[in-house]
Amino acid sequence: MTSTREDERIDEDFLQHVHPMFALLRDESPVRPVRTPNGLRVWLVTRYDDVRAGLGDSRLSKDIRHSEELIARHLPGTGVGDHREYARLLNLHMLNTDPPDHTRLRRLVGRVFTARRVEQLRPRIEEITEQLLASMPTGVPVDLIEAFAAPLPITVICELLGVPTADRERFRGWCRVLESSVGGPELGRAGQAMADYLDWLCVTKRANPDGGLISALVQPDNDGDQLSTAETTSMAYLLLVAGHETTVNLIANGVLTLLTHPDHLARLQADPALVPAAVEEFLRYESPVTVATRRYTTEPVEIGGITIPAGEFVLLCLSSANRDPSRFPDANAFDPTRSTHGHLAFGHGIHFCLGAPLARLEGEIAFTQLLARLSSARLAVPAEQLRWRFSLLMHGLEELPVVLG
Ligand code: HEM
Repeated sequence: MTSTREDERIDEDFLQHVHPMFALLRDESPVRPVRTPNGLRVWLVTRYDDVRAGLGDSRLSKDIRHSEELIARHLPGTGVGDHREYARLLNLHMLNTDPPDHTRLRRLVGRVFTARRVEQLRPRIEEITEQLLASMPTGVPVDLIEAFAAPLPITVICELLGVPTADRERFRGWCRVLESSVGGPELGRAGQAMADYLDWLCVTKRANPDGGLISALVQPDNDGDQLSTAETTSMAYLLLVAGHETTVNLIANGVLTLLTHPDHLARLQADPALVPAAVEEFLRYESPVTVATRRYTTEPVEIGGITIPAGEFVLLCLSSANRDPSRFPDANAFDPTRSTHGHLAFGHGIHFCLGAPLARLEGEIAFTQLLARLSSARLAVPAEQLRWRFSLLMHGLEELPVVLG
């Protein structure tokens, strides 16, 4: 995608080379309309200052009720934006709302998803990590995503929510379909199954509370305010999707970065105290989420000297902001000793990632334990052969074949 025509579509080539593509946009047209792969017209915003300002701008709305109408108007007759029953059940969550609804939902979840609850997960995350690493074979190619980067966060999030062990395989199957670009009846079936299951789980946890997060979520707060069953279903779904694929990408993108920067790998092995700083640099350098979720203008909004009319979709490009040399000197170099302060990998403003402490903890534990296993590890294929998944939202590899020593 190199021309500046408005109907230019984000395509496979763009998604395989996001960093050079974003560098071009930052230099030549930092605020410009394009079409997403499904044909929706959006404005891409690529410079750090504009992205950060956009994340904090209340004129950019996330209210799904209006954005669904707008999508139907932008893409008439395509079915995109249709309100299927399962979508209604799963999408009533805070990432799809503005204040005051957002404030209420975030308060109700914030009181139970606390730093203390996250820290209590530490020994269990260490245990799961050890078990997964111990079961990975040496000397033969193994997909690190399938064997390690994916099962770690899904197990953690299922345990946190209180999804019974026996149901996790089914649950993972629906997640896989919902996170892939599979469309049509298969998507509808998986979506409906997920909605029905989460609805059942929330009703069950209300009747028979356990120590999990869903049971805590359905309890009223001190003022008697409480999530409805539908709101709890959507909240559980948000925690599940937001807390899964993102963390998979943090781990896999980080491993790729280390295997292609052996000097830094050796440095981390010599000084594991650097791991938390390295995790922040992985988040900046190979950001797991490419663009923040869709926002739309409620009135004409000027960004970077360009006025975007009312009723237009805006995509704030986190990954591009994190490689903007005006904010991060030598931005294309991976350097775990640099200051990553102000990176936007977890967003900014009222929707700043609620799960950042958990993601950081999982990253710290995963990389601390991985360091030993990566000593004589190598990629099983040349790095140029690795493929990024066809997704504008998520920056993650399809597979990461490695050979462990
Ligand atoms: C490396 C891992 C992660 C990354 C890079 C990440 C990134 C993000 C980003 C960029 C946003 C803001 C989106 C926007 O403004 O459009 C966000 C929001 C959110 N994230 Fe994460 N996330 C990660 C892990 C997690 C985990 C583990 C959880 C929970 C278990 C989680 C839960 C959430 C929730 C609930 C929101 C919505 C907050 C709101 O609307 O107020 N995330 N995340």
